[in-house]
Amino acid sequence: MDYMLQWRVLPLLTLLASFLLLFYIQNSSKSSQKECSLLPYQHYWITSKRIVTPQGVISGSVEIKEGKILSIVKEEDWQGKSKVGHIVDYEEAVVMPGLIDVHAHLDDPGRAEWEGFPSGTKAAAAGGITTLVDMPLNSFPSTVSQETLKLKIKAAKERIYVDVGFWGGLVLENAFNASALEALLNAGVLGLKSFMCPSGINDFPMTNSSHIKEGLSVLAKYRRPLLVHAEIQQDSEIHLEAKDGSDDAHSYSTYLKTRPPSWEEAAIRELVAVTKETRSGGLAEGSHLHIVHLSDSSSSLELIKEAKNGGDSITVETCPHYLAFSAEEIHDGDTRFKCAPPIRDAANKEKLWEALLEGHIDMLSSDHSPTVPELKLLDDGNFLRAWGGISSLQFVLPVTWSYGQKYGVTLEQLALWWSERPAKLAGQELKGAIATGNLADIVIWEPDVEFDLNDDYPVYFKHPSISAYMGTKLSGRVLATFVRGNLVYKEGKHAPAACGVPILAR
Ligand SMILES: NC(=O)N[C@H]1NC(=O)NC1=O
Ligand SMILES: [Zn+2]
Ligand SMILES: [Zn+2]
Repeated sequence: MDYMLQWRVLPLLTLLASFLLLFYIQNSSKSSQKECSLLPYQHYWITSKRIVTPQGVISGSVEIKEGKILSIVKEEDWQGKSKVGHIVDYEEAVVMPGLIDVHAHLDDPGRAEWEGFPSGTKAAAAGGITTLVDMPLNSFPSTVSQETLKLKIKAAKERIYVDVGFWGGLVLENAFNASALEALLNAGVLGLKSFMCPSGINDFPMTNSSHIKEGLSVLAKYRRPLLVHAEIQQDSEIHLEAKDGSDDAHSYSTYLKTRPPSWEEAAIRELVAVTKETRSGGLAEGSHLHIVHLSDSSSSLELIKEAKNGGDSITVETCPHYLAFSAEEIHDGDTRFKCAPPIRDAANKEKLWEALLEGHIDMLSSDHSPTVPELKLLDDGNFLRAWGGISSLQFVLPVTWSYGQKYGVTLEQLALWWSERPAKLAGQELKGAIATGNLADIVIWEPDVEFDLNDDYPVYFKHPSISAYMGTKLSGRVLATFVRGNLVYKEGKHAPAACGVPILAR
């Protein structure tokens, strides 16, 4: 009898146990999804009077389901339709594609005390950046091989609040080694980056145009870009004199003289000789060259324009600090403003804006390049010895908007410079625009809300004191940021879990 009972009860117990296990698994995955987002819905609508789409600014709703944009409905077509799912109404706030920052140094692994993935990507989320591409240098080791990319991916695991892609380094040790470069590209870097002058980082040596030529020929096969820091050291008298200590190292004009526009011009002259091969029928057809952080808006820009007119596959970015500040305003000893190439005079800045508005400069990037305050030498104020790099990651949207007011910058232009064109550079076809089928990477912000960047302002990147923007007043407050449909940031609060995804090229 007992034996018979066992035979009946045991299968029942097993069945019950499997049900319980299934229930547990489902619920635990649900709760981890909850940790990724401050909005507990998989299917919902974002409504606003100002949605920035590639077809213009519309009033209407964006339908989001399981991380993607399912449909976009204009207000006039919206009436009478039955909507399945939750509705979040942002009223007059702007709904724009999330920003894509193709140039940020998060310094992780190895120099996480300078920034690190968690603080850097929290700052990005709070600033409306939904994807960033991490530079291969300032972390240790530099990302110059398949193995070092693996270390990056490991460091990013469950520590990123927005999506992060990686550039690989084109350096002396791999430039003439096609199989090493291919291994790095096969491992998933979105493209390569090189320096034509000393990078300031020992394990990231500079390259010349023959290395760049080699790199481009490998990249052509992968259809991925090469990004170049375009400055070549010219041993001008001014430069030597300043290094000598005969000028005052605490005055900004001394630093400015050490890196004249001719450095950028010399580098770009060599680059445009190489990019001729990117034209159709050329040896490097299929590859693309992107000049990072252009500061010189004179001869350097003319060379780029000519190359573009000739059909070269070439683009250029500048950064908010070159558009916001001018050399005349930088106080002696204020090394927060030190970067390379340097911030030049007001006339140069005006021409940069003009070039951006006319479409000769393709996009913007932060070049967020922090360090620890000690190396910024804030107390000493020696421009020649301080770390060169601007800290800006969380502020790029309000900075571009605030300083762009004078030039009549539009919401569509912001989306073009910060989302659409950067997405193209980084090969991200499902990002960069509010369009059906794309990933739901979205920023909601209020252009007219002003705020002071004072000591009480919540800054998420690690060292706010070294940022040149602290102490300024900006307009354009980020309300909410969605990454792949997850509400990762809302009014001063981040989602509990870091659910950004490492983006690897395939
Ligand atoms: N190593 C590094 O981040 N350098 C950056 N800093 C800067 O101001 N310009 C750069 O290229
Ligand atoms: Zn650089
Ligand atoms: Zn940089």
